[in-house]
Amino acid sequence: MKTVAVLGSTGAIGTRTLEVVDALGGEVRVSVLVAGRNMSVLAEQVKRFQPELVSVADEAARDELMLKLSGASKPEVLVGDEGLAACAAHPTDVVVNAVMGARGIRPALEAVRRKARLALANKECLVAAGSFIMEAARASGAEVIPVDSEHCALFQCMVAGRPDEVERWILTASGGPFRTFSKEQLEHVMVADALRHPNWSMGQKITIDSATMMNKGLEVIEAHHLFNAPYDKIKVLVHPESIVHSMVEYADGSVMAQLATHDMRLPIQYALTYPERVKLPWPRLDFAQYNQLSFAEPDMERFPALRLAIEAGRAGGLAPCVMNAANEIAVEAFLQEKIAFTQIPELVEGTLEAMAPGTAQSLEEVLAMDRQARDYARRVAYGA
Ligand SMILES: NC(=O)C1=CN([C@@H]2O[C@H](COP(=O)(O)OP(=O)(O)OC[C@H]3O[C@@H](n4cnc5c(N)ncnc54)[C@H](OP(=O)(O)O)[C@@H]3O)[C@@H](O)[C@H]2O)C=CC1
Ligand SMILES: CC(=O)[C@@H](O)[C@H](O)COP(=O)(O)O
Ligand SMILES: [Mn+2]
Repeated sequence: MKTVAVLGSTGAIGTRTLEVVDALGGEVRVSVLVAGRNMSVLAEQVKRFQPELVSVADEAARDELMLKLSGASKPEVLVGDEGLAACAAHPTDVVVNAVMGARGIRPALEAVRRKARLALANKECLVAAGSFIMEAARASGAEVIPVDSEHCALFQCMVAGRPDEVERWILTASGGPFRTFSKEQLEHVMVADALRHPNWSMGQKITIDSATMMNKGLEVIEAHHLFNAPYDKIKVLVHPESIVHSMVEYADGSVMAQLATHDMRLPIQYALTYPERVKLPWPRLDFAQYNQLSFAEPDMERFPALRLAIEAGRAGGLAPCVMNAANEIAVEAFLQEKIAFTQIPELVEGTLEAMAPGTAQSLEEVLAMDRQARDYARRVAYGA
């Protein structure tokens, strides 16, 4: 039996991870849970899975959880980012990192340093600190198995050949809810419109990233680190149906694609059971429902966030860290209706210009730059 820590257990990926654990029956035991502030959901998860260790955002959340657990058996409950890191460091076979944002850096490192399998949904940790995390994984021999649907697809497509035989890693993008919008239309979109993803039901931050296409930019950098892929060989292709999750083209011109329904339980399950494939009862792809699968080049004029992210990835050093930090603040400000949709990439670009990021010598420098970029972007967005 495998033991697993689920970081971000109350979120979109976290709750689906627990569905997969349930469906796998006795094969996996949840021994650690981490959530932020949704104590109603967390309390039910604690009662159901009986973890030995839990962490929550702060003391207020811990008090609320304890009240909700009165009468039930209680795990040890930690708090804050220290608690999150301690949960990733707690001995388990697998760590599912499904918290949002650069907060995921420390737990990713803790997991790979102790050679746990890192089932990685949190893409921001690789964007900001990918070299450090992948280097630590190489040093310990830890497996990093992508949960992000495109990277899970690439990972599966790569069993067909050697890494040095890959000519292109092709990341598909839905294009988001505004795929066909003009620049003028994009200036007036509302939060509720941006939160309506055409295919996937996800947390708010990644849903906005999909709408700006920043998500695909983050995924280009994620692919660069996961597969040691040069940026020249990573291509983004708009595929509105989100059925082909990504593709790998080999030197001989053969293209391997992974297709499936839009259901994150599949990549989660794959990351938990790899190298085994297990039959679980999720709906299957019904080809007869799709009379066409379409593909197009992305438009970086209308979606400048994609261009900014790719440029930051190519620049390397601290640029992706600054870009990611500014984007997290910009998305939060958009969700709070403090800035317009089209100001998200503007704030990212302005922060990159202001910070003039250089090289990253240490993880401490990355974390310091993350804080600095956030402070700057916050001041601009909120005018404080
Ligand atoms: N959703 C998806 O389909 C996909 C997501 N991803 C990536 O996976 C990650 C998670 O995404 P998603 O599940 O959609 O996000 P959600 O916003 O749905 O979930 C985020 C989780 O993080 C928890 N959290 C918030 N604050 C803290 C804190 N201070 N300490 C500890 N935990 C905290 C939340 O807890 P609470 O709710 O209790 O406050 C919640 O459990 C992101 O990096 C995203 O880009 C990648 C591919 C697909
Ligand atoms: C489910 C998943 O992996 C998301 O990253 C999804 O792919 C977002 O869709 P976009 O292609 O619109 O960014
Ligand atoms: Mn994805």
